[in-house]
Amino acid sequence: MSDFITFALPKGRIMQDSMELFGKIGITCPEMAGDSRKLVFENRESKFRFMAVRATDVPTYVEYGCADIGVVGKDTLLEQGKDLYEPLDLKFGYCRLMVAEPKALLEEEDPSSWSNIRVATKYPNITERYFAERGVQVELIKLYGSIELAPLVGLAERIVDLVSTGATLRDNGMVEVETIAEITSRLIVNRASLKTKHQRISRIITDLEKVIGDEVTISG
Ligand SMILES: Nc1ncnc2c1ncn2[C@@H]1O[C@H](COP(=O)(O)OP(=O)(O)OP(=O)(O)O)[C@@H](O)[C@H]1O
Ligand SMILES: O=P(O)(O)OC[C@H]1O[C@H](OP(=O)(O)OP(=O)(O)O)[C@H](O)[C@@H]1O
Repeated sequence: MSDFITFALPKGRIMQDSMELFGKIGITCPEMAGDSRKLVFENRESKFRFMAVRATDVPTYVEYGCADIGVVGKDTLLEQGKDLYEPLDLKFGYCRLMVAEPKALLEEEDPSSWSNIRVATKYPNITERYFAERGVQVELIKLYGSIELAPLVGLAERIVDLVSTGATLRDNGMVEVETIAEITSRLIVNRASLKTKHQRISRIITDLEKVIGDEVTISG
């Protein structure tokens, strides 16, 4: 068993917030500062390893034990439903998972009367569950990005997607209809690592908890 603690971090927008937070509890990786295409970085002195992976792949690396700890959006966890220990809400990466549609369409219909709709989304599982609970039949079109394009070209009239500033919806003539979930980034931990590396991992969790608690108190 490696005596390193390995982190799987998403390459995209969450990476910087994650490293800033870890820095506050003394977990750093000077090797990551450079401009490099490397995917694995190490701090040999303090025995931490960092893997840069796609956001949607983080749970897989943690589930299979290639990483002990991961940082991932709650949206990805809800969609994938993997058996992972999720001890902490890291409070960054805030956005909302929304049902949205063109402004003109909302002006001429009442969403509470939907019985059969077509929806484009990166989140087919969440979308199916959400509408099943409401008794709405849904035809799902799975996309991998630029979801707001779908209604513009007639692929699907509605979408389920993340909204942060609302700029993407607005610039494409769409409006929010319903909120499915409020999203933040979460710390996830491999269940076996939690036992085999218990001391180091529980220390990381309690240290993070303190920092996050302090920040929440300070920011009100
Ligand atoms: N507009 C946004 N504002 C804030 N947080 C967001 C926004 N979009 C996504 N997120 C959060 O950041 C996470 C990672 O998003 P990012 O765009 O970096 O990767 P992705 O492109 O969705 O994933 P992949 O690379 O696997 O396709 C999302 O799962 C979500 O939790
Ligand atoms: O409300 P806003 O601040 O405009 O952010 C929302 C947009 O951000 C995300 O897309 P991303 O930038 O990840 O690109 P993608 O569409 O290729 O996934 C999301 O899927 C929305 O399209």
